[in-house]
Amino acid sequence: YFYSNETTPSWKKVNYNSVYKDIAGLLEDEDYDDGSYGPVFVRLAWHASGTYDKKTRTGGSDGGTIRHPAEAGHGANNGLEHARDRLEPLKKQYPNISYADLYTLAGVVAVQELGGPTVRWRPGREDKTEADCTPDGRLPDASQGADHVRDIFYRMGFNDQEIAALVGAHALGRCHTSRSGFEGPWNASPTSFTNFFYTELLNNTWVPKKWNGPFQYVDKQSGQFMMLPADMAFKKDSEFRKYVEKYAADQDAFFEDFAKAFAKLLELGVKFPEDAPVYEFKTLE
Ligand code: HEM
Ligand SMILES: Nc1ncc(C2CC2)[nH]1
Repeated sequence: YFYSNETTPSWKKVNYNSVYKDIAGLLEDEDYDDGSYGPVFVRLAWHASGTYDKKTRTGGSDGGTIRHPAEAGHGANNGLEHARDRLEPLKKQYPNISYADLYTLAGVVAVQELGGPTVRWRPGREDKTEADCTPDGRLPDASQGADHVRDIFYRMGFNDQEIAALVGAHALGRCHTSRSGFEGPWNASPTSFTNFFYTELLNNTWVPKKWNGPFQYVDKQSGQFMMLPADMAFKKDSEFRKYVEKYAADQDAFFEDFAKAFAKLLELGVKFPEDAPVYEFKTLE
């Protein structure tokens, strides 16, 4: 008899449909923020992936390095322990899943279960040690404008259209003074994935918030919505504004473009196994 000395790789031992269902079960919690872990799961998946540098081919979601203090401790990642801690029991339940796959999958589940588009996702990322953590400074600084946003996202390999589609995720969740220093309930519907970031950005009159915190905007009419300086860049910069107007007018176009760009973000720099399947999970909601 011939024995293959190939053992089955860990990622092949996981039932991802079951993991999807269990992550979906973690979303709702009336005691957390606006009642859902969805927004902070999306932010975890994005920050785990947005460290990628296409020139040096370092960073990205592979390795799950955002779980290591060296990276978790970066200012931009303040508060993401809430997402990682909520997901930790699933790592115990599914020991063969990598943190890198778990964190990115959680972002996909959140987008879909909060009413967003279907986001394609592949397993096969492998966890790496603290040695592979990326240096600070790879994620965007909310107090800066369009030039900085382009520097950060061009480095990852995105164009203006993709950048404008990705920022639409700011329809979800809120800013926390204890995390980024910015303040801002997002009253429209922080736990629904919509194109409201674009419609609010264009339709509201934004004025500087009068407070002692970092410079940010508040909508003049209700005083309930907020925009970061970096958000405002998408209205001020004519190239970005083109897409803001398109997505404000056409939610389907936003969903289609977001799904593509988010899938690309979560796969930056990852060398997947040849036989890794592409999942299009059925949304449970
Ligand atoms: C354009 C550059 C971006 C900047 C400067 C930026 C900055 C920020 C800041 C300062 C916060 C508040 C964090 C807190 O205090 O909890 C935030 C929240 C958030 N960001 Fe971004 N972000 C950017 C792009 C993105 C992208 C590309 C995504 C996903 C595709 C994203 C998803 C989110 C989500 C879902 C939240 C809410 C998190 C929560 O409710 O806990 N952001 N962002
Ligand atoms: N407009 C806006 N910029 C950032 C946010 C945080 C996600 C909630 N909201």
